[in-house]
Parts: sequence; structure tokens; C-alpha cells
Amino acid sequence: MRLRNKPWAKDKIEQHPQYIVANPEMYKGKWHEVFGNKQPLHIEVGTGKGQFVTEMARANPGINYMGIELYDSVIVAALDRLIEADLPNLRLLNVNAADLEKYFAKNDVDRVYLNFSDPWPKIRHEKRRLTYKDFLKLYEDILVDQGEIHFKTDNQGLFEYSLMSFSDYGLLLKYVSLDFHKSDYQGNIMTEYEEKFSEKGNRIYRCEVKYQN
Ligand SMILES: C[S@@+](CC[C@H](N)C(=O)[O-])C[C@H]1O[C@@H](n2cnc3c(N)ncnc32)[C@H](O)[C@@H]1O
Repeated sequence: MRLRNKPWAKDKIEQHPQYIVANPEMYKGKWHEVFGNKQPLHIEVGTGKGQFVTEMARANPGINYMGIELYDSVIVAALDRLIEADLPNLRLLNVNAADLEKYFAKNDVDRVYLNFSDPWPKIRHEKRRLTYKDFLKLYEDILVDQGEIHFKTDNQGLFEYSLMSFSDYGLLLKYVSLDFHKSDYQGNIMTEYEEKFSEKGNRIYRCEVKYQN
């Protein structure tokens, strides 16, 4: 993600606490208070400009969604999208996924989406990959039992690494496609990166994995 410095981004985020949750640690274990219902919660870790979560929330009003993004200069684009869509079942969190356990308790989350996560190809950066074992432990600690991770990428190296990481962790493979856009999967919602890279002719890889606890 190319980052343009936006010095006004912090102020804009603070002005919209109804969309980008302020003090999210207050809601650990009680996110239903934020949404006003007990619908399942699906989170996208590394949501970028938020196209995927917004369209998922619009298409599935019976599920609550949360887009999690580290950079304020990126999440403001998701905020603009959310202001326009004004969906009651969608919120954003401007936090680092490495701190997820500060904001979510066990069973708070029903599904984790990882879309076009930064590949961090150098081995010395392995720990930053969102499918590294420490992140798989974090997701396990906030998901319901038998919770799922749904993962899409155009990066073959990251996909291969992630399948190995999921397998080493003991996750069960439920679905895998090595050319997702040529598969018979119905109802795919595209992310910004997915649109950009598939238009360039890149192949899209996708899998669904499930914890066996
Ligand atoms: C390559 S972009 C993909 C954006 C979007 N999911 C898509 O498919 O279009 C990856 C995003 O993940 C965010 N990200 C990376 N590491 C993160 C972390 N530890 N916590 C939260 N967001 C993170 C980046 O800032 C970036 O916006």
C-alpha cells in the first residue's frame, strides 16, 4: 500500500467515533453493545480502503463486520466509503493487528478475513506476515471454537507459505483454489487489490481454513 502522508487524517478519525471506534479496548467481550445486537462478527485484518468489508456488510445485513487497518492515512479512505454507505453493521478499527487481544476476547469473533496481506518476502520479516504462527495464535484466542480464516492473495509465495503455516498450526483446510477467478465459486466480493491485480492478469489464490478446537 503506497502511503501518502495525510496530516489531517487523525483529526478526521477522531471526528467520526460512530464509524472508527474510539477506545476499542472498552468493548473487549461486549462488541454487541456497539452494534446493538448479537449478530456474528466477521473481521478483515488489513482492510486498506475498505471496499471488501463495505460490500460484504451491504450484502449480509445479518452479520456485523469490522475492518481493521494500521495506518490512519489509509483508513480515512475506508471512512469516506463508510460515511457514504452508512451501514449499521459495519465499523472500523485503527489499530495494529499484533494487539488484537487488547480489543477482543475469546468468542468475540466468528470469522477472520485476510485479503491481499502484505507479503513481506524477506525471511527476516517473516514475523510480520499476517499468516505467521503468532498471528494464527492471536486469531485463535479471539475466534469462536472451530472459527475460520478466509484468505485471498495474488502472491504465490505468500500463499505457499501460508498453506504451510496453517498446516503446521493444525488448521483444517476446507477450501482451496489456485485460480479462484476461474473457479465456480459464486458471490465473490472483490477487494481493491483483487480488482487491480486480476485486471493485470494475475492469478488469484484463495483458501478457507478452520481451527480444530
Ligand atoms: C496490500 S493491502 C490490502 C488491502 C485490502 N485488504 C485489499 O485487498 O485491497 C494490506 C493492508 O494491510 C494493512 N496492514 C498490514 N499489517 C497490518 C497490521 N499488523 N495491522 C493492521 N493492518 C495491517 C496495511 O496497512 C495495508 O493497508
